[in-house]
Parts: sequence; structure tokens; C-alpha cells
Amino acid sequence: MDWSRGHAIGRGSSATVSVATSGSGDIFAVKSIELPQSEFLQREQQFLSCLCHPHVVTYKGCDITRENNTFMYNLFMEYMSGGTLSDAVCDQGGRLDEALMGYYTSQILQGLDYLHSRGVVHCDIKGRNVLIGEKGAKIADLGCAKWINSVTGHTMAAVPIGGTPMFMAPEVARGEDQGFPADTWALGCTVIEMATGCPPWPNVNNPMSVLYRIAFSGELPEFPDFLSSQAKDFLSKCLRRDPKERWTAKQLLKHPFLEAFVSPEKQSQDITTSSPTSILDQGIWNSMEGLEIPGGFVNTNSLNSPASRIGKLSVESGLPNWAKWEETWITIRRNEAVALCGSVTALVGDEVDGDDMELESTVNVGEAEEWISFLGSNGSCSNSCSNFLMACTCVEHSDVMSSLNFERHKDAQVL
Ligand SMILES: Nc1ncnc2c1ncn2[C@@H]1O[C@H](COP(=O)(O)OP(=O)(O)OP(=O)(O)O)[C@@H](O)[C@H]1O
Repeated sequence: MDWSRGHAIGRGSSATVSVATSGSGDIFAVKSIELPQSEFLQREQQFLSCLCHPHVVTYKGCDITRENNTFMYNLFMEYMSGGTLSDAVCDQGGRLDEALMGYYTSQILQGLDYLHSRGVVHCDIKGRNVLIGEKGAKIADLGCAKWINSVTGHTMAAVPIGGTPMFMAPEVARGEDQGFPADTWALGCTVIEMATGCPPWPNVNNPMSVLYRIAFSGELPEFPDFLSSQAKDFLSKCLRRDPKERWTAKQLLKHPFLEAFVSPEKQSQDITTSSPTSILDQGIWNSMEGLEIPGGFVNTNSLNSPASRIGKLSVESGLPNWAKWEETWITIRRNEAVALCGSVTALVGDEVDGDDMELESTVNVGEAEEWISFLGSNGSCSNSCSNFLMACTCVEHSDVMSSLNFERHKDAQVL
């Protein structure tokens, strides 16, 4: 396909996303990375290319280009003009109206139900991986996704655990399993993000403590007080520590919190709405005006009210922006995990030879000390993968990427 790259619209931990135009004038999004580092993007391509659903971002092809003497791997997708769900929350003053939360939640769930019915676990559901477009929310970024064997219920290959620590389910944080229920947990966390503009564990600023808390504390994220009882009940069905007790996407679609948004007639009401070009377009709100929801009706005036604008300004003017903070976290990828696992084992083992000391000195010293004291108080890293997960997620992305030589450690074994 003949196409040209436009300006960058987003950057993730692995790739850059730009607007692009085809020879025939169609606009789409292209996610690109240098070919030698494109393993994860190619993985995403393998998933996206066999999926097709109104609430999963649409695949449009892929190619390899040569730009400035560099080979680039490019993945084409539909362009989602409204940005991410996290951006939408921020734009609305750091908190979405409950009706809008229900609207987006039902759409994410429809996408999730489809993925699960095709044997795919997304593994990284969060506001930043949900994109907003003309017809509402679509699930994006399948870079961490996995196939589940429908007979055994386990992943098809021994794929290491991935995702974003704040949104990880307890069994994932412990390194035990990452199946469909892990997506349900992450969805519950995303609902909290929509309701509060904050991460599900807002008062913990040490990533290692967050993972420890998720894995072993027995606690649940706090449900926002101001939510309706139906919204809280919905959260209680997503956020159950035992994955077997969590509701499936199909069950959740029937929950009263979402009733107004997923019944066939309301769905067709959604589909026949005019097509706003972004989350800020009045059309999307107008289409929901007066829509009956549990506990009342959608009042879209509140979305553009002075209170909402002041809220937005207050966020812009310096209240904590957790999304920015979150950018410093690692999304655990296979190679990084293998490399870091080796590193952490070396750090906590008693056989710290010269080589390992050299490695230790490349890690942020304060955090390395935290690893050691944490791992020291929780047994040897070699007992399970979970401790390594905690350790590697406590390192800031920039520190790790710039200082650790992954090549050197790629032969380290996942324990
Ligand atoms: N189809 C799209 N349309 C519009 N913007 C997009 C699209 N895909 C991605 N973006 C933007 O690019 C950003 C990065 O995309 P994405 O999350 O897929 O990259 P990534 O490298 O996989 O990120 P991560 O750090 O989550 O692994 C998104 O947060 C979003 O702002």
C-alpha cells in the first residue's frame, strides 16, 4: 500500500504511533518500531489480524519500510480520534459521570467478551489501552495478549506474565496464572480509574509495595464512596481476589449497572447516534442525553458544566497526574523479564561474584537495596516467579532501559 507518515500521536514503551494517509486519502494510525525490536509489534499483528469486533481496534495491515537507512516494522490500524480513555477522564476533570462510565464499561466488556470467546486474554486492560472514537470505546494494544487453550484453560505456550503492575490481579502478581479472570480484575481497576482519575491503589507510591500488596495483602482496591450501589456491586464482581469467584465478561454484561447500555434496543440507540469525531464532540453526549441508567438519567450538561471545566483546569494545573507517573513503570516484556530475573537472582543469591556486582552497580542503587531487603524478607527468588516480578517492576523504565545490557543477560533462566 502506498502511504505517508504524518505527525506522532502517541508513544508507548515499545513503539511510536503516528497518523498516516494512504494514496487514496484514507487516514489511519501506524504503530512503528525498528525491525530488529519489532517482536512485540509482530505479536500484536498476529492477534489483531485475526480479530474483528466493533469494540476492538480495527487492523488495517502491516509492512516494512526503509526510512533514513533504518528498516521499520509498521502496523496499520484505524485512527481513533478521541485519544485514550485515560485522556478522556483527564479531559472531564479527572472523573467521569457514572452514566458515561457505564457506557464505556459496557463497550470494553463487549470487546473483552469477544476476545475471550476467541481464546484471547488481553493481559493489559487499563485506561491507556482503551481508545475512544466515533462509536465510543475500543480495546487496543494487544502487545501483551495470550492465547488460551480452550481445553486446558491455560496459555498455549509458556508465555511469561505481562501487563501493568497497578492493574494486575493477585494471582498475576504472584506469578501463578494470567487467564481470562485477570482481564476482569483489570477492568474493575479501569472502572475505578474512570471514577476517580486515579490508579486503583492511589496511596502507594512505591511500585514494589503495590505489587506486594496486590499479591499477598488480602486487600481489595478501595471502591469510591460516591458510586451508586449498583456500580459498587459491579466492582465487587470484578475485584474478587479468588479468580474463580470473579464474574466472566459475559456475566458482567448482564449486570444491572450496565443494563441501560447493553440491552438490544439501547445498543441500537448507540449505533444510530450521529458520529462525533472525538470524545469532546457534543454529539456523543447528545446521543446519551436522557438515556435511562440505574438510579437516574444521563445528564450530559454536567460534562461541559463550569464545575467540570474547573475540575479539568485543576487537574491541568498541578494535581497529581498519575498517568504521567505510570509512564515510568515497566510493562513487563518477555526479554526484559528474562534479563531482570537473572539480575535479581544474582542480587539476592549468596554467590555475588564480580560479574553480578557490576550488574548491581548499573541499577538505581536505592531501588536495588529495596529489592534486596524485600527479597531477603520473602525468601529466595528461586522459589517462584512472583518475587522477580516485584523486583523488576520496581525499577523505573528509563533507568532499566538505559542502563541494563539485556543482551548480556538474555541467557538467564526464568526460575
Ligand atoms: N489507533 C490509534 N489511534 C489513535 N491513537 C493511537 C492509536 N493507537 C495508539 N494510539 C496512541 O499511541 C499511544 C501508544 O500506543 P500503544 O499503547 O498501542 O503503544 P505501546 O508501545 O504498545 O504502549 P505500551 O507502553 O502500553 O506498551 C496510545 O496511548 C495512544 O495515545
